[in-house]
Amino acid sequence: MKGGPGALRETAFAKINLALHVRERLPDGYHRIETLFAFCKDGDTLEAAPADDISLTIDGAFADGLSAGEDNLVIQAATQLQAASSLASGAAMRLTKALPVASGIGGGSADAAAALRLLARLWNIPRDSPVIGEIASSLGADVPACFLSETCRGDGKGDRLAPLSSDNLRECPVLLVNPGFAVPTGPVFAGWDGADRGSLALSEPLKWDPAWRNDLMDPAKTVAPAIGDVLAALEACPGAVFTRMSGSGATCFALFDTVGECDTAAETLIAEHADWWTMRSLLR
Ligand SMILES: C[C@](O)(CO)[C@H](O)COP(=O)(O)OP(=O)(O)OC[C@H]1O[C@@H](n2ccc(N)nc2=O)[C@H](O)[C@@H]1O
Ligand SMILES: Nc1ncnc2c1ncn2[C@@H]1O[C@H](COP(=O)(O)OP(=O)(O)OP(=O)(O)O)[C@@H](O)[C@H]1O
Repeated sequence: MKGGPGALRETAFAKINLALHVRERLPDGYHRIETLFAFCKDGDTLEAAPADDISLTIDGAFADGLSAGEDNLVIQAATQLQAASSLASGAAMRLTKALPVASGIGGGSADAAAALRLLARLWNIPRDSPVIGEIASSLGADVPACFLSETCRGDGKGDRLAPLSSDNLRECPVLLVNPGFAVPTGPVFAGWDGADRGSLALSEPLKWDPAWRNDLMDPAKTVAPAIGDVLAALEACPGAVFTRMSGSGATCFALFDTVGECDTAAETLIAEHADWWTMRSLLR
């Protein structure tokens, strides 16, 4: 598919967890969490044009090894929405994969959410249709938040959302760094030690708070010790005001006061670690 006339486009915004407090292991194996989601202005790109059938092509830096078949969350989102809406029409989609896969910044979840937003436009389905909400929840705990792609608090499995005013965070320069390998989410949650370290207190207007934790950091470091190196490198960057791991890792991020400091940090880390992936962005 070429992004020509008739093609609609959505960004699958990279997700970061400014806080991720794990409270309890649930009987179904999932965990009750309290998290603060924020979104970057950049991410993957998804385009769609009218077609008889549903199809997907993938390009971009992280296209390799990612199936464009039924196990792709974009295809799952599209086929579920098509079936639930009893539609005869399909969509020819193209995903430009800029975010590393299984990296804690929601890549697949953001793609699924972008597909739902995009196909709602293409197929004239109201964005607030309950069907879309149900499909989003069924595709993954992060998908409802990614569908919203606004700063919000997530409770339950991370899918009970409460939007928050985020004037202090909007346009905040952010640097994302991944040490270069995938970390699957399930084993990291499974490695949580079961200790409830306390709830997530948020007061508006939001401002980053040293009390915000990521309780998955220690189990993620067990799977991928290089996370500790990434965090240390980010913390050492002049102007980094808040540094954490995102989601289940391995991507870590730092917020900066100025774009200049963020740019300098990125250049320094790229020069020192050729194998690390970095992305500079602004919070939405
Ligand atoms: C770590 C986060 O990214 C933080 O935003 C999310 O909690 C994970 O969201 P996600 O990748 O969309 O998660 P899912 O695809 O639903 O689940 C992947 C696996 O993570 C574990 N999982 C996920 C969410 C949650 N609240 N508790 C869990 O234990 C489960 O083992 C599950 O099988
Ligand atoms: N479009 C997609 N992009 C990335 N991964 C996908 C996609 N579709 C399916 N997947 C599968 O989903 C899994 C998780 O990928 P994803 O990039 O969402 O993880 P993540 O960044 O750790 O997400 P989260 O922060 O939600 O835990 C991968 O194993 C991948 O094979």
